[in-house]
Amino acid sequence: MCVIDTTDTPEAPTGVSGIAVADVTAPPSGALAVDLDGITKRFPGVVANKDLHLQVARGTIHAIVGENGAGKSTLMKILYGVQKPDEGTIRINGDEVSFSSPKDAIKAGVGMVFQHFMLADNLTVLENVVLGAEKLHGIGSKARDEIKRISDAYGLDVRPEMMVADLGVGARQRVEILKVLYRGAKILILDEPTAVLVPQEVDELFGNLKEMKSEGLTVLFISHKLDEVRGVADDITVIRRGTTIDRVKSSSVTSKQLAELMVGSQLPTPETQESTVTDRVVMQITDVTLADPAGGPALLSDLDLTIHAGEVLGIAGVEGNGQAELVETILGMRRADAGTVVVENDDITAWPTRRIRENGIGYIPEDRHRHALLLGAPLWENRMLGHQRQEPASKGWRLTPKAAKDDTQRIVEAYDVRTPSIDVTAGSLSGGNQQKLIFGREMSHAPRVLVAAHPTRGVDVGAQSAIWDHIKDARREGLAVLLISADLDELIGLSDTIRVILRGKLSGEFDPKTVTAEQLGAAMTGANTPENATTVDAQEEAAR
Ligand SMILES: Nc1ncnc2c1ncn2[C@@H]1O[C@H](COP(=O)(O)OP(=O)(O)OP(=O)(O)O)[C@@H](O)[C@H]1O
Repeated sequence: MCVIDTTDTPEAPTGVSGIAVADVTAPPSGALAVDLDGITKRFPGVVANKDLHLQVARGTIHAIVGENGAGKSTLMKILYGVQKPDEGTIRINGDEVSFSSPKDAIKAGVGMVFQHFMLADNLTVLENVVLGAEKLHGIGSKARDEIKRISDAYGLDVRPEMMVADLGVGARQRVEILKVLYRGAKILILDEPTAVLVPQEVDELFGNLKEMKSEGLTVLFISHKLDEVRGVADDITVIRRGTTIDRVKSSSVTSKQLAELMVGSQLPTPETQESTVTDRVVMQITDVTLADPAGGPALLSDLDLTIHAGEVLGIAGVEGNGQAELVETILGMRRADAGTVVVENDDITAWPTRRIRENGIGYIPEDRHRHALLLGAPLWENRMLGHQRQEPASKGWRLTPKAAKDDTQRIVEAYDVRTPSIDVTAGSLSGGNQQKLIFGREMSHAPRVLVAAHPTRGVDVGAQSAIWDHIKDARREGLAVLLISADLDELIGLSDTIRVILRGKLSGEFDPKTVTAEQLGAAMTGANTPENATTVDAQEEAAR
């Protein structure tokens, strides 16, 4: 197994684009809430952090950016006591500390909100917040008052009596934040907090973070969305291959300069694409209805959808409005109560999932840990997952591991999956690299249709544009893509047509060339009245 040593000499702090940036060795002005000095962390075959420095001034918002696998999450886990560094010192508010677990970090006033929320659906907000922290304010009215106090102080709008199951994604995230503040955190770490939010929710979150900052709290967050980072952070630390490359004032850099600092080379300017949409219908969904087993309103109502060869059809929507159900119905994981799903000449409505996937429907699921990977299995076994009965995983009844391994190696190279080898477990890859592996696997079977739910979630800007290029290339060859994404820039940039799903119903068509993120956001929340409707139909209607 080769060792990925991340120590390849980083360039001088001026960065690749020659921008004037702070000297990373000079401390920021003001007292330091966090001072990580010379942090090194090795995993078998990988040096995840190498002599890394991070200095965060108290009462500021600080963003950490870097490519997939650069070592951001590892560094944050070290700061939160989930992992122990092999070398280096951690100082919190000037005092050197050594954390053996998150408990120690919490005691020192450090809290973390992870990307995958950890709330119990069947409990109330109050119960979730006090769980494990009963000693602080009990479980009754004192605890409720404290939750209200924190909620009011930072504008979190968290109501203690609500059931978590009834909360949307943004509200759940605010409960997670409140949970951390309830435990006395003065330094808050957020791992990619905006990945799951719609634009309006992102604005709200950033409002909350600014409130926290004005009260003297310190916020650190990881993000791949460089425009957002620049909008809210005071300072940005750029990490490349495990090492600190720069610390910059967000007001002094452009997103392009940041991206170039991250990857260490200049990024090409994206070209505008000619439309490749043809008249040939590849996927036709007609009148699909899915009842709610719990007796509530239908999960999908009379849904019609047509995707042509060479077309990317984007679906925008606030999470929980039927996107998951639509995908699961297409993939045969749910049975529609009415309607049909036809791919070219095949009516796949009643087909089992395996047959659907083996017949040219590529699938990138929303939850890669639950539906796309075996985290404890090596990469090459994950390459076979869902395609066990097809080449290169097997021939006839015989498994062909050698061929699967060769193909995994090919995917690793073609999709730039950063890994020491194809024998490491999928669970040891960074999130973005896991996603690149899944994408590579699905594209390897030359699908007729690609059903992609958030294909670039957690993926860095360089890899994101590479994945978009792969989709565009395949589209040119006639691939039909159903793209579900919470990233409106991705939807607008990649789709030929956009539709919005709201409470299980699809809107008319939006033209991505003219629609704005704000207009989509309004349609997603149902704020789109007939007067300000922006769909193609409505525009034509208005013109008549
Ligand atoms: N528990 C682990 N075991 C082995 N290797 C690991 C482990 N955790 C992280 N790594 C490796 O350390 C490196 C840094 O990973 P890390 O998750 O910190 O990156 P990241 O910058 O957060 O990436 P991403 O943006 O993709 O989430 C990667 O090569 C990853 O494969």
